[in-house]
Amino acid sequence: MTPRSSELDVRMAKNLPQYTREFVRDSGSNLIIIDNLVYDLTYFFDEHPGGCEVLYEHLGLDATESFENVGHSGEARNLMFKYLVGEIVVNQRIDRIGSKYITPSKSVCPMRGVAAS
Ligand code: HEM
Repeated sequence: MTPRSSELDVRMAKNLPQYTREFVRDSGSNLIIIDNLVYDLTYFFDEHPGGCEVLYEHLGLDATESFENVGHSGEARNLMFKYLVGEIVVNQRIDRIGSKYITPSKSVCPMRGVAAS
């Protein structure tokens, strides 16, 4: 299974700031986690076609499942990188082996020395 190319591009191109899940939850800022990446939604609430309520409901949390359940479009997936601010620290990442998302640290990113599946 192949992760989204945009996700891989970003992870491999940038040294993203590392966030713990506790920090995202407790910081009091407008952070959200989707696929082990951290987004700051401060300037997105008013722009979200799905409304700001659903975003507020997930603030500080891992919204991966909700995000996927909506069936967001490719356009939405491209848009989200505008709000990307960091990634979850390695030991708190959730791998989805066998599903369509596999974190690069585990089985995709050659720079981390693990063979592609
Ligand atoms: C940075 C994160 C997000 C971005 C960039 C984003 C973007 C979008 C976009 C562009 C749409 C329009 C439909 C589409 O193109 O797919 C949409 C719709 C929607 N989004 Fe998000 N979204 C984000 C996060 C979330 C989260 C966390 C939820 C939580 C459940 C959510 C729930 C929805 C809902 C309910 C709709 C309406 C779907 C419909 O009317 O059919 N979104 N979003």
